[in-house]
Amino acid sequence: IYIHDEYQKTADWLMSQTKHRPQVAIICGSGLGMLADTLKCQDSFAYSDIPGFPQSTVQGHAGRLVFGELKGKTCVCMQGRFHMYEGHSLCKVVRVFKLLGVDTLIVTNAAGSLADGLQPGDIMVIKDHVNFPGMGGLNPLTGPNDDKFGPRFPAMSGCYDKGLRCVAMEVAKQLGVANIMQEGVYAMVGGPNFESIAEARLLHRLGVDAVGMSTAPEVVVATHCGLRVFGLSLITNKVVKSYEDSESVNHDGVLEVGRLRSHTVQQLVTELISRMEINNNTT
Ligand SMILES: Nc1nc2ncn(CCNC(CO)CO)c2c(=O)[nH]1
Repeated sequence: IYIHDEYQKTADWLMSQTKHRPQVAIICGSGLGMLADTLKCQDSFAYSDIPGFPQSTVQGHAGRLVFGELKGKTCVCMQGRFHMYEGHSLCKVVRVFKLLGVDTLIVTNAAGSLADGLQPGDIMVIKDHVNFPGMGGLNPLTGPNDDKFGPRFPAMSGCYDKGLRCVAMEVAKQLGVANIMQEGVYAMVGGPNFESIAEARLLHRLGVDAVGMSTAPEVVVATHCGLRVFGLSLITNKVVKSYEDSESVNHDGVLEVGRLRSHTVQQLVTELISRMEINNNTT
């Protein structure tokens, strides 16, 4: 299953189709795909047209890879992400970004809040994650290690770049949205079902602040191949933790909050990118 060349083939095809050589890769979460629309001088490709690219199947996830300029930085943006619950390995996309010359990954997602202080509409800057599927062996790095990308046993401590988190908090103050933003721990569950109440209570007891079905695999692969990572969760709903609570979560509600807050997330990510240093290895 030697697949390094597969990644290279996909990267080479993309580099033959666009002159953009991105420094920053952005993965847009449910309902947050409009970030890609703000890129200037766009070149965009449907996932179905990209050789070797997986297909996106979730409502609210468009399925396009958009290259362009944002605040002077060349970016590549995934409008529509792949989830483990769709049967995808998350290695391919992140490694193709690496081969395109990307040095920073920004990942956004919609998440349910377990922490009392996190309300729907809040933004949680991800300080760290609990990758439940990964700890159980459902891990994109499973299988032979490709030393060209990274070590067999990569460390994950500090995989959410502290410097970028500090800048994000400054940007939030400047944008006047610091009151809806805080740092926290994101737990990834496999999905596609939402958690049971007992599972939600267990997660809360374990001290995680927000829960979702994505992000951790992409971050594991990005950290393995040396990308700097920034992640944020848009809190779209409170996780149901009580047997008396008749409320139950659904995907439409998740998308609705995404639409409401998408402009703020877009401003935050755009301003964060504008403050990044230009990478000096522009090929
Ligand atoms: N309780 C709970 N609330 C949530 N709100 C958003 N997500 C992220 C999952 N998003 C799915 C379904 O909306 C699409 O990937 C979740 C979740 O996993 N659990």
